[in-house]
Amino acid sequence: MLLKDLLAPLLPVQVKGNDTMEITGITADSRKVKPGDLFICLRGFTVDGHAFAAKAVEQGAVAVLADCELEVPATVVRVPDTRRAMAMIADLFYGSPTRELKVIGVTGTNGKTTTTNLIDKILRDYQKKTGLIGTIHMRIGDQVEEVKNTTPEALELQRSFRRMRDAGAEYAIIEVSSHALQMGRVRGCDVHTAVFTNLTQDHLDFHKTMDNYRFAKSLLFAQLGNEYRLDRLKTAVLNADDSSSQLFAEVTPARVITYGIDRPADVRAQQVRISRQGTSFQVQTFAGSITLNLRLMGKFNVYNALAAIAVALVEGVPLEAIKASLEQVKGVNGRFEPVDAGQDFTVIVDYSHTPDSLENALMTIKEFAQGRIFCVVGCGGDRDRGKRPIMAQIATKYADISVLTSDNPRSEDPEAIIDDMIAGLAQVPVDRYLRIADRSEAIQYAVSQAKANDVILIAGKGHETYQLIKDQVLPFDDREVARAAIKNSARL
Ligand SMILES: CC(=O)N[C@H]1[C@@H](OP(=O)(O)OP(=O)(O)OC[C@H]2O[C@@H](n3ccc(=O)[nH]c3=O)[C@H](O)[C@@H]2O)O[C@H](CO)[C@@H](O)[C@@H]1O[C@H](C)C(=O)N[C@@H](C)C(=O)N[C@H](CCC(=O)O)C(=O)O
Ligand SMILES: Nc1ncnc2c1ncn2[C@@H]1O[C@H](COP(=O)(O)OP(=O)(O)OP(=O)(O)O)[C@@H](O)[C@H]1O
Ligand SMILES: N[C@H](CCC[C@H](N)C(=O)O)C(=O)O
Ligand SMILES: [Mg+2]
Repeated sequence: MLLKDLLAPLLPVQVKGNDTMEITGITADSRKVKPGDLFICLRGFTVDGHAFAAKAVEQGAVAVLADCELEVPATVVRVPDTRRAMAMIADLFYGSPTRELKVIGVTGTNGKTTTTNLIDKILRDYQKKTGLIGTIHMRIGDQVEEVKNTTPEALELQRSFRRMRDAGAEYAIIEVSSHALQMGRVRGCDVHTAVFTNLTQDHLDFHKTMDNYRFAKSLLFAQLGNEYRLDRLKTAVLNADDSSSQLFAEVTPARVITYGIDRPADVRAQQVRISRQGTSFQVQTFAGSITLNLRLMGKFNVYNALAAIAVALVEGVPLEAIKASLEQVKGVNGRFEPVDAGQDFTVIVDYSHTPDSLENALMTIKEFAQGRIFCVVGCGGDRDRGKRPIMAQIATKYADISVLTSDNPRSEDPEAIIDDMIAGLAQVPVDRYLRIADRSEAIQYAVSQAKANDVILIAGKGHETYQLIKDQVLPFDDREVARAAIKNSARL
């Protein structure tokens, strides 16, 4: 594509140099520049991409997009906001793939990965071709690829959408994080359906206040746009039991469908029963009603299922087919995943790394636990500090013994993170918790103490297969560590 064609939608824009050359690729990372590329300078949280413009040109970039004057031997395109420009350029460069796909975007503090996976399962069983992007991985055609971010930057996102289209996908089901919305990673996407799971405290290191956090989420619903072609009608799927939905309903120009349990909703679950085997409930919808028996545990998973049901109904999937698909789901990688190595107590690995998800996980366990509850939990370093004391309070409120440990301390001192957690425990008897910074030892301790019928929740890392300590990415998998600890304790 010619540079001048790529720049056509930008306003205001100043070009210094030739703009008639072919742009063969675009990147915002100087380490990935190839000859013929356009290099986009982004002001990051760690470094300023403008500092790498010269290096990018040395490596063959023929043009540079910047927000200031730059002296480099290549065409310099100046715009006020390079990130905003990047989203428009990415959409154009990859041929507006979202206009050829039905993008289903799921946002909310908890439940995005689970809900996207449920939607994907239903649509695929209904013979629809889908692509998926989220925390665990990205799937394009049948190819599964690693991801760095839950929602990638605009360039990678649009490239992935194009590849999905080329692989024949009709739908792209994506998790949309609040970081992505705030940073404009999904700007320029033609979103077909936007789904809201829930909003509770997290990421205040980034958003500072809950209002800002809610505002970021609202952007997805505001972005739905007006579209009155019947086959491209937009829908906002909102949680009737979460008060943030009111704002999202107000800002969206699209039609609104609600789901819920406690309040009246278009897709509503009633007679919810939670057991050790899963959940069962009746769903009343605008397309009829049905009884579901899911292997997924916990009331929170009823919400995830309802959101998926609402989306599937909008896409015309019959209720019976939805039921058949959902009832097959055993679980999602690292979400309330049991570890069974023949022991007489229960071990559950769960990706609960927020106060709300931890409380949900523990409340669910409380419903079926016959013995004591152990909770092995830590809080991420370089992330929302405010949630640390709250998560410790929740752990000690529900668990008989909480083992406070490390969960990706990153650049922080693991002991200092645990201090922040313990700061919330002034009212809690000291025999209800202990600190073991080494996560492996913490898991081994809980396993060594567990007796028949006890339940151990290992919270926070779920599917993760690493521990981030300083700049190191060390191999670590809660499930493997727990399995080894169980086998080891059986031998003693
Ligand atoms: C806070 C945040 O979102 N940071 C993202 C951001 O990193 P950054 O701003 O630190 O980037 P930087 O290192 O300062 O670099 C700035 C620019 O210089 C460029 N550069 C840098 C070095 C160099 O040698 N050459 C060069 O060109 C970089 O490519 C970049 O364009 O841009 C990076 C590249 O796109 C992202 O990978 C990175 O996500 C980091 C890994 C991250 O942890 N993000 C989290 C907070 C996040 O986004 N999480 C949400 C999920 C949250 C949820 O659970 O809801 C997500 O969607 O993943
Ligand atoms: N609807 C829900 N409401 C509250 N908690 C939930 C819900 N669904 C899942 N959880 C809890 O949150 C954890 C994370 O779930 P999931 O991975 O689906 O969420 P997510 O929004 O994708 O998280 P992330 O922001 O880290 O990508 C689960 O392990 C479970 O404990
Ligand atoms: N998407 C979340 C993941 C947190 C996972 C937890 N294990 C941690 O590292 O804090 C975040 O970036 O805050
Ligand atoms: Mg996720």
